[in-house]
Order: sequence, then C-alpha cells, then structure tokens
Amino acid sequence: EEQNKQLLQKVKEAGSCLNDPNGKELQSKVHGPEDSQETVFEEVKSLLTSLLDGYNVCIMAYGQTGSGKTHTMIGSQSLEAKLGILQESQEGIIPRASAELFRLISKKPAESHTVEVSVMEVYNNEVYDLLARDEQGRVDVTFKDKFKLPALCSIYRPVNNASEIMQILGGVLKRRVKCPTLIHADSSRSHLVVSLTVSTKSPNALALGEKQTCTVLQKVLAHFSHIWETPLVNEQTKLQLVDLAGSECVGMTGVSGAALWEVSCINRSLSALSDVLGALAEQRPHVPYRNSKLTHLLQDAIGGDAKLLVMLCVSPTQCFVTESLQSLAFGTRVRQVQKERPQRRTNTLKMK
Ligand SMILES: Nc1ncnc2c1ncn2[C@@H]1O[C@H](COP(=O)(O)OP(=O)(O)OP(=O)(O)O)[C@@H](O)[C@H]1O
Repeated sequence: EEQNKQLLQKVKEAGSCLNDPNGKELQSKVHGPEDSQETVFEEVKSLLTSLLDGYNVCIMAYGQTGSGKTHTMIGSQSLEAKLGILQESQEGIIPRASAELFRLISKKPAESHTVEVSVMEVYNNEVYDLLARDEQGRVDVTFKDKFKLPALCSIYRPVNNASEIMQILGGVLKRRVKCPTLIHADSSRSHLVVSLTVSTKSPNALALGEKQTCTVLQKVLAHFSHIWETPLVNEQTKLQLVDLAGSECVGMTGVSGAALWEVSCINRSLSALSDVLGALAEQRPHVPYRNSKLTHLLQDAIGGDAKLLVMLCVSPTQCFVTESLQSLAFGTRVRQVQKERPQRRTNTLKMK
C-alpha cells in the first residue's frame, strides 16, 4: 500500500510536470481515487460553454483495461446494469455533460437550439450504429451490412433533456461488446462514441414565420423548407464523448483466439489515434485520419479547431507501471497538439 501511495504521488508529479513543455502553461490536473465524479466534472464543465460558442468538442477516456474509463465517462458499472439508472453521485461525464448542456440551452431563446444523439461503437475496426440494432441487441448476420456504416453516417435521435439521452444510452449499452479478461471481468472490447449534435437556428430562420423583412434568398429558402426535415440552421457543433477500449499488453490480459484478434484491433486503432495526434502535433500536411475507422469517425472532433480533452485513466498500482507509463506517453503526445483557430463556418444549411 505504501508503494502504491508513492506511485500515485509520482504520477501526480508527472502530471504536473507535463504542465510546461514549451514554457507555456497548459491546463492539467491529476485526480486521485478520493476525488468525486463531481470534482472531475468541474474540469470538463467549461467545454460545454465552448460547444455553444461554436466549437466542436471531444472528451475521451484513455487507459489500460480496468483503469476506470467507463467509470469516468458513464459512471459506476454495477449501477449501469440497472438500465442506466445511476445515483447522481456516481454519474460520470456523459450524464453530467448532458445535464449541463441542457441547462445552458435553457438560458438561450426558446427553440433556438436542438440536440440530437447518436451512439456508435468501433469494434474490430468496423463501425456499428448501436441505435440501429434490434431490441435484443443481436445483429442479424443477414443484415449485417445494414449495421455497418461504410459512409460513417448514423441514426440521430432528437432529444429534449438529459434523461432522454441517458434512457437511450441505458438501452443500447447492454449491446456493447464486452468480454472478461484476466485484469477486468467486465471489459469493454469496443470504443464507444456518443455524439451530441447541437443545431443552432439562425435568428433569421427563427423570425421567418413572423416577420416579412427577410431577403429574397431567405424567402425562397423558406418556401422550399419542407424539403428539409429540419428548419434552416446557421451552425452545428458536435460534442463527442468517447469511452475507448482499454490499451493493453496481450500477456497481461491472458486472451487467445478471437479475443486476441480483438486486442490486436484495439491496439492498432489506439496506435492510429496516437499517429494522428503525432501528425497534428508536428503540423504535418497530411494527417492519417483514414488509417483506422476510429480516427476517421473522430476526425471532426480532433481535427480543425475542435477542443479535445483526454482523461488519462492510470492504475495506482505498481504492477501496472508499464501500462501507466504508456498511458502517460499518450498524454504527452496529446499535450503537444497546438491548434490554430481557423475561420468559423457560418450559414451552413443542414440537409437530411
Ligand atoms: N475512481 C473509481 N472509483 C470507484 N470505482 C472505480 C473507479 N474507477 C474504476 N472503478 C471500478 O473499477 C472497475 C473497472 O472500471 P471500468 O469498467 O471503468 O474500467 P475500464 O477502464 O472502462 O475497463 P475496460 O477498458 O476493460 O472496459 C469497475 O468496477 C469500476 O466501478
């Protein structure tokens, strides 16, 4: 226990040292096991304001298997089993971020923002839409291709509050691919990506129904608005909440056969993610987003002017020191990514 305490102290020190790689102060914080979910969420809260300010935001949990990624992103696993009904204190980032988003939206003019949710998993380098599966969670092999998403487009469900998001998530989480390993009996074998798309109606679009002081173009667009399922929007931003599958050493997990293939796919996709971050950090002209389905799916959320927050989950025990160092190395790479803010996109028409 004393050794573990010392290790935790070292990890905390390593986390604070990472603060200042180029003489610039970067935000970082190391939380110990004593910190509550609420305290951890305080780090995240301001990103929801950024989302409504027009930034794409991505929050992802990275770490070895069993280190607490699902606990951090969703909440306690045992309570999750009760169909997503979590005690508030155990709620992780996804339920808290959803609640904060709707709290912020409630302060905006009525009906100015709409939110849609999609839930996908990347398993064995294929993307599956969890909202497209049947109630029993089985993927009918006859229709397997229907559930694969070659064009990376997915089902979006409109939601009006955080409880609706958690109800949808509670329903689909049972279908996430899990498999016991030596380290973690309830280990997730896929990357889970929950996307909340926030559409902001332009003031003009809001006023079209009442005022006649619009331009000719707006009148034409309004006339044909029935062609689009949703009203005109002038901006869409996306919050992507990602619970990555665990990075792991094959020897430690004790898996073989199909499970070994899963581990290899997980490790390759995480390595592709690291390569993308490396390319962004070095500002290379080509960023290899297409090298894996995971990075392809997250392209909007980690490229451009998106804000990315990575929660590194690190085991506070001596026996996992190799994995912990590997996770910290990933964190170092993330920190090196500096992003320029390009011109904002405006007046984008959303078509379904
Ligand atoms: N900070 C924490 N406080 C209390 N329990 C925790 C904490 N972190 C993790 N746990 C518990 O440890 C176990 C493993 O955590 P979790 O499922 O979140 O790991 P994981 O990193 O998502 O694993 P995998 O990658 O294998 O899916 C769970 O039972 C979880 O409730």
